[in-house]
Amino acid sequence: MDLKLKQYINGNWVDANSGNTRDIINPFNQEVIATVPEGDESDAKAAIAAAREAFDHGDWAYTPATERGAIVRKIAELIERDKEELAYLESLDTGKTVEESRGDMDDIAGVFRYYAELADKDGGEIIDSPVPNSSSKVVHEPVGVCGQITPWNYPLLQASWKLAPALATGNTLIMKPSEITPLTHIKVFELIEEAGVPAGVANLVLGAGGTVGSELSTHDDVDLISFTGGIVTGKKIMESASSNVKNLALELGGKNPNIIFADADFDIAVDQALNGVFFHAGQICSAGTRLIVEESIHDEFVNALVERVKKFKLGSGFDEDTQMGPLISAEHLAKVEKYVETGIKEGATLAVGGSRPEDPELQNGFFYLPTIFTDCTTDMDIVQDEAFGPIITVEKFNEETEAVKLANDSIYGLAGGVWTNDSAKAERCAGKMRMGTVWINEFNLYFPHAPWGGFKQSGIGRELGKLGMEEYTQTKHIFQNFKPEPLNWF
Ligand SMILES: NC(=O)c1ccc[n+]([C@@H]2O[C@H](COP(=O)([O-])OP(=O)(O)OC[C@H]3O[C@@H](n4cnc5c(N)ncnc54)[C@H](O)[C@@H]3O)[C@@H](O)[C@H]2O)c1
Ligand SMILES: C[N+](C)(C)CC=O
Repeated sequence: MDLKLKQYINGNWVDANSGNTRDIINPFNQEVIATVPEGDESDAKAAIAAAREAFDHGDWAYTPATERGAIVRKIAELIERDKEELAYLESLDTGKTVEESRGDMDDIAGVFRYYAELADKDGGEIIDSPVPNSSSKVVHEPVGVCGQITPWNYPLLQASWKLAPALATGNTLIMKPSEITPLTHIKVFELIEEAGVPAGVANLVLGAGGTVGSELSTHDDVDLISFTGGIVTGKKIMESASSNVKNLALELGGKNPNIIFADADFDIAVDQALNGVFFHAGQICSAGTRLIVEESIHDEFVNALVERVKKFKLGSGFDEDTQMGPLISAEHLAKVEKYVETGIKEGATLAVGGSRPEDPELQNGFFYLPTIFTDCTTDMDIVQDEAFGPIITVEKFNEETEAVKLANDSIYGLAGGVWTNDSAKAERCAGKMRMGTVWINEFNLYFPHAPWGGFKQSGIGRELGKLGMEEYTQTKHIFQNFKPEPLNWF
């Protein structure tokens, strides 16, 4: 592997201060694929100091936005140049199919291109002044030093949603990837260096959440924390970010409903319902794991799903015919197994799956069979909790209002879907569904210019789109009086 396998702090590739390391495991066969530095609070502090110095005394925040945009565009070009290597590393690290990783790399380059184009489009705004002989303008400035924390399921994709807008707007940053999937982050920091981002502006610290992540979210020299991950961690970060009232963006979990009306195109809805969950073995924040199916087609729909699921090909992400790879880790596999046990105890009916596969070739990997539960109701934990695995729960409905009520019965509000050929009905449902994204006759589509984020406990703030850029700026009003006069009050 031609990777530096180091942290990147203040323009230098460095080991952990402690000298500690962590083995990175291939989830397909548990082999060690790399050994990387295991940073801790002291490495985080060094990176924060570098980012603070680069923001307060460096040129980056004052570099013309067109120049910053050109550097961000260059990163996109380098990602396109090294797409195959990046896709290989992402699949090795996460177990997802290399075909999917290639798609991720295209999306990631697209995100850097999008923010490169937006970089110099905001020249501020002149607003009307109530005072004669004066000017009043509103400008947007970088927030400062940004801590960025990413999860393991879409490592580089989630990082790109943070890195590109932060750099385009003139911030400095410290990125902390999930400790179990750092490889594509390391590679992209090599590209960030090659693209000409000045030392200290973008820093990469590797290590655990409780050490590096916690330092980023509590340290007073960090002005903004942008976190993507689970709800429990998100709540902790929100608490620690209060120490110096950091700007906060949280992209948290989801338990996403997918409503299937009887008048939907049956075969397409079946196909996309499967894709909406089993892609990347269900380890997707927006997976449509709560299927809510109109009673008149329920049995036929479930049968069609089950027949398709039985034919899924599980295997190595590098085999061309593999449709679904392993889960990320032994710990996560155990969580998914426990969740299925809960479903059975709660009285849901196991329609298919519900165990690890028997295939001898899959025994060294963290595989779990695609699983469907029927007879599910909203009072069950398996309908309310995020499994983050290859599991669908199916609920039934008869009336449109009932479907929406079921869909909204959740602490989450990330995304949801509606399948129907009645566009008025679809719009009515979409208008009432309390989620950051609603897809009609589509599922799991995201692109750079559409904002992404959650209602309710799925998060705060937005990534992607213009709003994803605004997260990294603060607004300043500058008023100038060209003819000041005494007030003669005192
Ligand atoms: N909303 C979205 O766009 C989105 C996208 C991808 C994943 N997710 C969510 O991410 C979760 C899965 O990812 P995960 O298991 O890596 O989540 P996680 O919360 O366990 O970890 C996410 C990141 O936070 C770090 N972390 C852990 N404890 C921390 C602490 N105390 N302080 C600071 N950082 C800490 C981890 O090291 C990791 O880098 C799922 O809930 C999924 O829905 C959401
Ligand atoms: C946001 N998304 C769908 C790319 C990944 C969620 O886990």
